[in-house]
Amino acid sequence: MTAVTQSDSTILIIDDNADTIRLLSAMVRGQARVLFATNGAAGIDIARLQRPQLILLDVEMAGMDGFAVCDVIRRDPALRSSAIIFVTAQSSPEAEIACLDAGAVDFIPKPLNAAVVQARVRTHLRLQAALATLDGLAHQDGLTGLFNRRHFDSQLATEFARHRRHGMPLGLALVDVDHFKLYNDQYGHQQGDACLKAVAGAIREGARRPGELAARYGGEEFVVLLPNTRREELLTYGDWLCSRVTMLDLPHPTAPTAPAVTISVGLCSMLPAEGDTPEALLHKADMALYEAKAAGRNRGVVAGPD
Ligand SMILES: Nc1nc2c(ncn2[C@@H]2O[C@H](COP(=O)(O)OP(=O)(O)OP(=O)(O)O)[C@@H](O)[C@H]2O)c(=O)[nH]1
Repeated sequence: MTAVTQSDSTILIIDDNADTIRLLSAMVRGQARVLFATNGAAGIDIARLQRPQLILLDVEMAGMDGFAVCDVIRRDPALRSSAIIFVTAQSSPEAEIACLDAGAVDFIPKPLNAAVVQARVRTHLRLQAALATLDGLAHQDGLTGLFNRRHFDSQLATEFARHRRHGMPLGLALVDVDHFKLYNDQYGHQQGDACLKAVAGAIREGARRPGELAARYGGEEFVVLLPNTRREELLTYGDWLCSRVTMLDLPHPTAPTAPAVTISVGLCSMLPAEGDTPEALLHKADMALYEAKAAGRNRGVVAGPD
């Protein structure tokens, strides 16, 4: 494997012929960072590590051929966003159709023509960039820029299973803006939206540890997923999050709690065991949030140990 040039995109060439690799690299090196592998298995390993936008895949290779490599890559969810272009000397319509049916996005015929290769690569890099943007938007909340509920739900399921496998405690914080109806009544919906954006910013910047994920759970409710976090660590986290929002100093004169916008936080940590569900973790955090509201708001409450 070698890096030929640096750019935002990465192209992986998988080919067992060194001359073809040299030729293809020279043709596309101005368009992206170029990596290469000289057999299918090594190519798959590099793809998993480097997540290239494009893979230029030789069909006829000794050992694992291009179709077998394509099959492994297409089945790997982690490589969903890597597009495959087959490179082959077989240019019959049947061969072309077989490449596309195997899951490739395109087909480059040999002998290689530099202008054709570059045009195809340019087009697919552009498409890949557009897809990546769309993919990002599909996971984002439009108002606050935090992750949306759908993304959170899927990450929660993944993390719950991972924490169960590794015997680690998974923490969760449910955040609700206090007396937000009164805020909207006082300032109008538009300023209410601006307030939610500011609160979301404070929550996002507070999610500093690797793997922490902040999302908008709905309306004026947010959620933070806290990997490998014990109950004791949550005791200060909730109040710390509250203080981050208080420090925004957003006036809220009609709120009975305080003259500024505040939040309440319900927290829970669970060591997931067989039979436990993500819903149970959410439910416990929700109950703790209810307690925080009932106890006067602007505070964090951690669900008790079982
Ligand atoms: N501006 C704005 N308001 C929203 C949005 N989503 C929900 N809301 C408002 O948030 C308010 C939530 O009110 P409630 O659930 O009664 O709770 P609250 O007034 O915050 O009171 P407590 O939660 O008990 O402290 C409602 O008035 C909703 O209309 C949004 O996207 N933008």
